[in-house]
Amino acid sequence: MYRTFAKHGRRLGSLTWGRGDDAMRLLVLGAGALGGYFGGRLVEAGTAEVAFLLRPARRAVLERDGLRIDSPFGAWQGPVATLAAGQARPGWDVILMSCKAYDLDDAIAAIRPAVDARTAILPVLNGLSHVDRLIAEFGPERVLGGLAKIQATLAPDGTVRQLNDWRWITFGEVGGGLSERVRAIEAAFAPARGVVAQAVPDIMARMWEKLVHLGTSAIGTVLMRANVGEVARSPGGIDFLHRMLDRNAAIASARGFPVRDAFLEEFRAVFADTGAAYATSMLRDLEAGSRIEADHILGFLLDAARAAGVPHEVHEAAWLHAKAYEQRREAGRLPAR
Ligand SMILES: NC(=O)C1=CN([C@@H]2O[C@H](COP(=O)(O)OP(=O)(O)OC[C@H]3O[C@@H](n4cnc5c(N)ncnc54)[C@H](OP(=O)(O)O)[C@@H]3O)[C@@H](O)[C@H]2O)C=CC1
Ligand SMILES: CC(C)(CO)C(=O)C(=O)O
Repeated sequence: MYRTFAKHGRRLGSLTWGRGDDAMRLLVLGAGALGGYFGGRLVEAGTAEVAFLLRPARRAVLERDGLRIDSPFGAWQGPVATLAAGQARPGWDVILMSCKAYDLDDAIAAIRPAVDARTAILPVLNGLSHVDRLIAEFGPERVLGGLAKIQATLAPDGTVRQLNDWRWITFGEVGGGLSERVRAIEAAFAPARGVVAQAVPDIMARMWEKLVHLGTSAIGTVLMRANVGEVARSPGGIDFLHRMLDRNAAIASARGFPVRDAFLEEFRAVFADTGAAYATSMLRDLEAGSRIEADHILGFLLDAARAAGVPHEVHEAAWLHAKAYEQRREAGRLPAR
C-alpha cells in the first residue's frame, strides 16, 4: 500500500523499531526543522512506526541521504520512510503537522486521505488560528492542541539543526483533560533523546502562553532585526521587551487565558538576559529571504490587541514591518545575499 514505506519498513523494523504490531503509527507532515527533529528523534528511539509525508524536493533529499539531525543532544542520521502526496492512506494514530501557517491549505489537502476515525492530528505550528481551521476541516475529535519550545532550522544542505537546548513538545486535548491518546504520545516520545514531551490538561492556555512568549520575541527581534541579547543590551531594550511581554499577557488574559505567574517570571528573565543569543524562527526566515508567518502570528496578535483594548501601536509597527518585507520579497527587491 505504501510503496516507499513498504520498501524500508522491514529494514527499519529490524534496525530500530523493536516494537509490537500495536506500536503507535505516526505520520509527520513535513520534514523541516520541527517535523524533521521530532519525527527523526522518534525514528531514532524506535518507539513508533513513523513515516514522513513530503513534497517532491524534500522527499528526494530524504530518499537519497536519509534524515540528518545535528544537535547538542547528539547527531543522528538514518533512513526514514517517506510518502508523496497522493500516497497517503488511512491507518495513522497520529499526524504531526509541522508545516508553516502559510502552507496550511496544502497540508490539509495532503493529509485528508490519511485521516480516519482513529487519527489524532497534532499541530506544532506557532499561533492559534490553525486549531479552529483544523477542527472545521476534520471535526473536534480529530484535533489536538500542541506547541513546541525549541530553536531549530533546516540548513541549506538538508540537515535539521537544533540550535540550543530547548527541546519541548507539549500537547493535549483542546477541550481539556488528559486522555489515553495524549498519554500514549507522551510515552512514545519518552525514550527519545533531546526531547521532552509533555501531555498537559490545559493545552489551550499553554498555547496562549506560547503566543505571549513568541509574540514578544518576534516583535522584538523582527522590528529590531537583532537577537534577544542584542535588543536587551541596547538602551531601554529590556524595558521594551518587558512592556511587550506585559501587553501580550494582557491580551491573553482578555481572551480568557491569564498566564501563570511562574511563566511571567521565567520570561522576564529570558528577556532580561543580555548574553542571550536567542533569536526567533521568524527572524531567521526573514534574514534568509524566506516566507514568514506575518498574518498568522503578528497580524493575529494585532487584531487581538485591538479587540482587548491593549495599546497596540508597537504590534501595528511589527506587523506592518513584516508586511512591507513581504511586498519587497514578492517584488524581488530584497538585498542580494
Ligand atoms: N523552527 C523553530 O525553531 C520553531 C518553529 N515553530 C513553528 O513550527 C512551524 C514549523 O516551522 P519550521 O519547522 O521551522 O518550518 P520549516 O519551514 O523548517 O518546515 C516546514 C516544512 O513543512 C513542509 N510542508 C509544507 N507544506 C507541505 C505539504 N503540503 N506537504 C508536505 N510538506 C509540506 C515544508 O516542505 P517543503 O520543503 O516542501 O517546503 C517544510 O519542509 C511554524 O509554525 C513555526 O512558527 C515553533 C517553534 C520553534
Ligand atoms: C521557541 C520560539 C519562541 C523561539 O523564539 C519559537 O517558537 C520560534 O522561534 O518560532
